[in-house]
Amino acid sequence: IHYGQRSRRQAVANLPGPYCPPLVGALHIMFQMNPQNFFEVGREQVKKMGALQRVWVFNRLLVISADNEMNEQILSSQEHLVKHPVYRVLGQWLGNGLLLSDGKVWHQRRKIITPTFHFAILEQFVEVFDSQSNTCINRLSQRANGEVFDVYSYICLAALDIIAETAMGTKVDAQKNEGTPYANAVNECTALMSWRFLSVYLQNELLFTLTHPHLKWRQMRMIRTMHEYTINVIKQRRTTLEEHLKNKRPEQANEDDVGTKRRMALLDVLLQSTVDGRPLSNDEIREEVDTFMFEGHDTTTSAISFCLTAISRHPAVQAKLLNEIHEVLGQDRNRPITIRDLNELKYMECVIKESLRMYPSVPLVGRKLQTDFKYSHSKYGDGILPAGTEVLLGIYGLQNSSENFPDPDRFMPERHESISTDRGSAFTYIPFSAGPRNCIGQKFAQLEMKTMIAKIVREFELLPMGEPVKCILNIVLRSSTGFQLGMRKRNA
Ligand code: HEM
Repeated sequence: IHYGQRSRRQAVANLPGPYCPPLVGALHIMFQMNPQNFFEVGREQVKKMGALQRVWVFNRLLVISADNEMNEQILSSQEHLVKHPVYRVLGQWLGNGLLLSDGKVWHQRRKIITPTFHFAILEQFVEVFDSQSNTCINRLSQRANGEVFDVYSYICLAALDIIAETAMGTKVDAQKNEGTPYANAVNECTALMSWRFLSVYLQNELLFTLTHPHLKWRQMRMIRTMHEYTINVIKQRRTTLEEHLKNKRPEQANEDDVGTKRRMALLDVLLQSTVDGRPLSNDEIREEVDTFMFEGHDTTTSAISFCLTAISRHPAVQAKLLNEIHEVLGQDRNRPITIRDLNELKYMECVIKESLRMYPSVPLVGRKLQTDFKYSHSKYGDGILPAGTEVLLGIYGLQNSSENFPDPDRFMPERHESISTDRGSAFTYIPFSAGPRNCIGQKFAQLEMKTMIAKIVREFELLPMGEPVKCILNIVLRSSTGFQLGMRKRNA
């Protein structure tokens, strides 16, 4: 059915929402909101009208949901998988990569990429997590004098080194003094796009170009640097791989390389994949590698930074965590960490879970409905969200609500020892989203976080210093006060 404006209004009349004057809609609220106060204003709105609301802005219909039931139905659907147009800010960099694509392209790629994150591949990556964490610790040692500092940039460069080495098999030396032009471009471009994300008009490519021609030019140059670098790596690895396969004995020709001595990068798995019998082109692979580079460093940086800051403010949690780290990893700081060690860090799991509950790196995910969406709700009854509706699913709101988590502002890892995040409560805790478009790098992220946090906490005492975090909405969740803490080296 194609709905006119009036029938769209009727279709969602059962849902609560702020007063939306005809024609302009809730502009008064839009003007009041900005990335700094987004979470506060959001909380107030939820208090007034509940976790599920409809909002009109001009003729756009937004459904904003931090509601378990609605989120479960939308996220589980196999049909409503098209991303919200706001993601287009990233389009020139990430192209048709998994994060942005939809329809058949997304389906095919998702099928190919899922096995890329195979256990045996992740197992080898722990070596990379371990050795890059050592470099990070060396750099942090210079700041471990008991004075306050912002840990963000240290974590960010380590996460960048990690994702480059695992996704592409190359070292970009972001943590070394200068970094490579590629690493600098990824870092700067992520920062630029996050900044553009802060304002509605800068999200629009044309308005951005007209108002900031110089920055547009820098963005284009950085994107070119990144694309050229990625394409070169892909070509080189394709040649290496072809030679490797040629030199194999015929009976080994079809063997999966997973688990052999040479460490595979995510890219190598893509090079060996086929869609409908044909291999992926260099450009298609580039889009996926670029997507890993973006989605795989900014999210984990934010998650680790929030988590370290939270640990620094909770001495009892830190003591319990250190105890577990010593029990599982032993006292020898030179022994490399293995995936088996990481799987035994159970309290660490709760600490990370709690941190991702309060500070989900991706605070909001958005979809645009291409067809009508039928739902049934215990409070609002059965209904339809008409095609064209923009749905914003609030992960932050959901996980910080007192209905889902009593005393939600308290950092309490122990709550995850008793809560089952299996069925029933599955959709109250979704930092990696859920359903067909959930995070493909979830396991990767968890292993990386565990390794870095375990090694940092074993090496340094984290001290509650400086200003507390203040959440702001960015492409990923950030803190407007940074991630301030102190560090002091522990005795060997
Ligand atoms: C703590 C770290 C991370 C968090 C909290 C996180 C969270 C998420 C969320 C919420 C989504 C859904 C986005 C949406 O629907 O718009 C997503 C998608 C995705 N994530 Fe992550 N992520 C993390 C780390 C990673 C890492 C390390 C990688 C890659 C190595 C990765 C790769 C992806 C990709 C490719 C998608 C798109 C999947 C698709 O649409 O099919 N993520 N992530």
